[in-house]
Amino acid sequence: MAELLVILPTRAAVLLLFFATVSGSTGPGSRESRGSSRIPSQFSEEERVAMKEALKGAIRIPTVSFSHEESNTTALAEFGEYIRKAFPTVFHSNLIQHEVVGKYSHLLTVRGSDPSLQPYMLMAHFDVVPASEEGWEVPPFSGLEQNGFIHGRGALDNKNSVMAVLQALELLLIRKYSPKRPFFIALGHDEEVSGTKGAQQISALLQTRGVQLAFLVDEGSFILEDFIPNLKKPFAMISVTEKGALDLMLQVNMTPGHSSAPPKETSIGILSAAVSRLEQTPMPNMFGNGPLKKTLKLLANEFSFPTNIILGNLWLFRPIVSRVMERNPITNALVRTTTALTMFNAGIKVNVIPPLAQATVNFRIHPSQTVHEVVELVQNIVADDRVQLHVLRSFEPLPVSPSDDQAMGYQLLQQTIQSVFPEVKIIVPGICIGNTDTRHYVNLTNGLYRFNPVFLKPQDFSSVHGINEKISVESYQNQVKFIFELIQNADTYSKPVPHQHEL
Ligand SMILES: CCCCCCCCCCCCCCCCCC(=O)N[C@@H](Cc1ccccc1)C(=O)O
Ligand SMILES: [Zn+2]
Ligand SMILES: [Zn+2]
Repeated sequence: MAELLVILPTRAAVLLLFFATVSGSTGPGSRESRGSSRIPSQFSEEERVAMKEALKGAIRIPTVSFSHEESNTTALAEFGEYIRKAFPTVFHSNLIQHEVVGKYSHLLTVRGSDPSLQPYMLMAHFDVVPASEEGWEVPPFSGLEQNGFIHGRGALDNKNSVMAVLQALELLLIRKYSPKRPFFIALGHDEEVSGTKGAQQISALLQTRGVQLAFLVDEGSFILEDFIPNLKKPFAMISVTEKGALDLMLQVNMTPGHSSAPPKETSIGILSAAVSRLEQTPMPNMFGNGPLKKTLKLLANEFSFPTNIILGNLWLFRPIVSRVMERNPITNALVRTTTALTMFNAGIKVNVIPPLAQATVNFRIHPSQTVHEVVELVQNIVADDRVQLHVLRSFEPLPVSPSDDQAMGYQLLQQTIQSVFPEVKIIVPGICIGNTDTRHYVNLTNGLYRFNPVFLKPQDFSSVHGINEKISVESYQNQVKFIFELIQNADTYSKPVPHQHEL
């Protein structure tokens, strides 16, 4: 090929090279030009030990977000000191600018050798939800290693990602790797209580600097195992959108009085009936709208008869599939706006009819609905003027990011999954049922991807915000490897040439 190019006129040579590269390619991996500067993701035993010890140390710092107003600020500050010490090469590199934003969050700007390339961003958060010791096999802030697992709050959500990103960069820099494409690392300190002091401030700062990102990667999905009956193979789900949210306070005010002569209805009774109606009346099933159709279409081939036929022909079997999805809380959350009664307060004394009863309901809004539509549905379901509705907080579902073969972020994730986890043959776009800090960055990019390169089973999912959260040492080392590869893949990525008929 090289000799041929020398004798062909330049334009023809470029075209020939184009088609030679595209023909027979099965994914972006085969499209990239791998230079000799690529560094293999092989780590010495000493490095492997150091990386797991660094994660354990991070878990031992109780960076708890209790509420929007209250967090363990001593621990948040200590965490900042900790990462500086654990990753000296990163924090002393003249390729990297480090800024503390919103007092405790961290923004690292990694200079690329080719500033004409559009930057991307790797995100994670290091605050955690509270954990009392009750029910834990080992204390939640001990970072103990047992049977190949590192235990503790934050092991999956999300200190693993904070540490893996910094660790991978540290190892690349130690090997004298110089990134070609600029990128940012944004580490939030208040994701668990909305991200307004961390991610939102970082985003505002980047906007003032006129930054536009090619894509970003945050937490929010995993390599899933045993989530779907009859699908034994693991599949990687890259979430391309995320549900919206609405926190609604329902309030009933009645005249207080003596409990010995109660009125026919009390504030507690009226409010209980209202929230019970909400719980008993699920929001409409929206299956068939949004990215879930593509998810199921791609999964269809992995099932045996007759599930493959059913999932492959949703135009016909949509009612059956949508019913089946409703049966399980996780798949139910993918097909509708969910309603969760989370707080209920009323009463001051056993013999006093209370004047005030309040309940808070947390809705997670399906990508094909809006906050306004959900409030209207709630009004119709409650259908009682004595129940006042107060919107405490709301945001719309996030836009759907592209997952086609021109979508750089999606393709890079896919390529890296294929090389680091060759056993994972299925990669699908999906919906994130929880919320992440990505929503603060919608002005910076349309490529918002949520993916943790970690295997997750349903019982592991329960440990996130629950008890006995843990990550296997092997999983964590693979996460470091994944980021190590991803950074290099971003440097060698070139957009695929559209197929001939699209030219
Ligand atoms: C076709 C079948 C597919 C099966 C899909 C199975 C999906 C299971 C994977 C679930 C992963 C979900 C990860 C969610 C990460 C959410 C992070 C989080 O907890 N965020 C908080 C943020 C928040 C929101 C509001 C106030 C304070 C904090 C959350 O509550 O969402
Ligand atoms: Zn998280
Ligand atoms: Zn969380």
